[in-house]
Amino acid sequence: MSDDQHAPHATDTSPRPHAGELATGQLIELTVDNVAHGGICVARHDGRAVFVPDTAPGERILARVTEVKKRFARAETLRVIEAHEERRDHIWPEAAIDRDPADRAGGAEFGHLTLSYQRELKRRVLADSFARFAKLDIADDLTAVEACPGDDDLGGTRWRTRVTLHVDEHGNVGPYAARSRRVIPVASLPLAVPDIEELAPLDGVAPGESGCYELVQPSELDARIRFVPATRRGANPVRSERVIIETVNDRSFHLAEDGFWQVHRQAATTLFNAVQDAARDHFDPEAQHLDLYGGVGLLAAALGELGGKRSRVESVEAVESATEHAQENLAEWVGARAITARVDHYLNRLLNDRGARALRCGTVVLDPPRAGAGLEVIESLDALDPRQLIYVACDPVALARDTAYLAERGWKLTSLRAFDLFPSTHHVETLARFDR
Ligand SMILES: C[S@@+](CC[C@H](N)C(=O)[O-])C[C@H]1O[C@@H](n2cnc3c(N)ncnc32)[C@H](O)[C@@H]1O
Repeated sequence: MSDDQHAPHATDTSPRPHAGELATGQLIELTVDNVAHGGICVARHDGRAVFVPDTAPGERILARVTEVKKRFARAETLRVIEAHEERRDHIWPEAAIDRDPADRAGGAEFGHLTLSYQRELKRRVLADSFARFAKLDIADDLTAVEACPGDDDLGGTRWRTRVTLHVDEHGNVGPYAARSRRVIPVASLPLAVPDIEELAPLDGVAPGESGCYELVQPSELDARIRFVPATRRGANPVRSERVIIETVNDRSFHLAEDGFWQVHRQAATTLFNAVQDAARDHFDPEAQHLDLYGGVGLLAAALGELGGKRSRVESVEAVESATEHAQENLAEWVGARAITARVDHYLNRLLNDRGARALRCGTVVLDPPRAGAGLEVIESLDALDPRQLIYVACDPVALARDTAYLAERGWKLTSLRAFDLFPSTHHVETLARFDR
């Protein structure tokens, strides 16, 4: 199709564009350049970046423009004209490219690519984030994104131990469509562990109250399901009183069934072991250590084990019910404490109380949410001046930005590993160690 044939979509009522301009609804052919952050790829059209999902670098596609901004546009992939050699049938039929884009299930945006190529794209996103936001070339530090045991045999499926399914007022049950809040009924949940798929009410429910089902498969108990009405989500959540047990190596962790826990069935063990490996060489068993954004104490326990019976480690977490469980989960170390606080407030207090000196030989682990630690927390950590920082990150851009803040203050990235804890999605978990 030539540019002249880029006729607006039949239902498009937007004004006709000037020559060379893009308009919403317009059909265009694109050659995809590269992967971008967030599970989409980027192509160019008349010099403007166009972001498109459901494709891969090098592919030639037919796309429909969905949004036009001054410097970039968004489009949806309608058809693949020349496919990448690593393209495969989507692992989830309801997310596949042969469906109308509005009807494609969200949450498996790399499910049309082989696992090894998904990991290569994740490595590129990390390398690009570090190059752009930290001005660092990590090609030699990070040559591959590591797989979790068993994932290659399962083709990137059957790893989710936590699933949220939305329920609309018509009784449809399913994930939201990609980039929308429309519930998409589905016949299967290939990313979920089998017991969750079996328990999920995929045939729908009686019309009525909208909300969501939260499904959890703990390592020690049967899979469970809970309905949360839409009115009790967000700022006014209903909290579950029920407690579950998760195991990591031979260690048990108690937590609320709706509390934070790593989603992939191997993720907690992978991160626990990786934090120990990263911390070991410069770990002082006599020092005070910190686990920031600690949840129920998973990574504090990793440090506790490294230091032995007398370990002194504080786990800091904003959610009170999580710290209550952390206190119990860390009980075997007399020097362990779980503190309910925001990390920025806690660090400011520590600096003002002159508690900082005790940390000088210690290890600080931080595992912040997607937004990263941010400048204020990095400044406090720099002022505390521990022996080493172990940063667990779920967002490459936030990690790269915080790496730049650390580098400006004399901290050096001395180890970098990445893990494919979210196969068939664009997410990637990274573990970075920083030393003075
Ligand atoms: C990615 S989770 C990590 C939890 C734990 N490290 C684990 O692996 O199980 C991030 C945790 O940080 C907590 N959190 C988010 N913002 C926080 C803040 N400003 N201060 C303290 N905790 C926070 C969340 O409640 C969540 O438990």
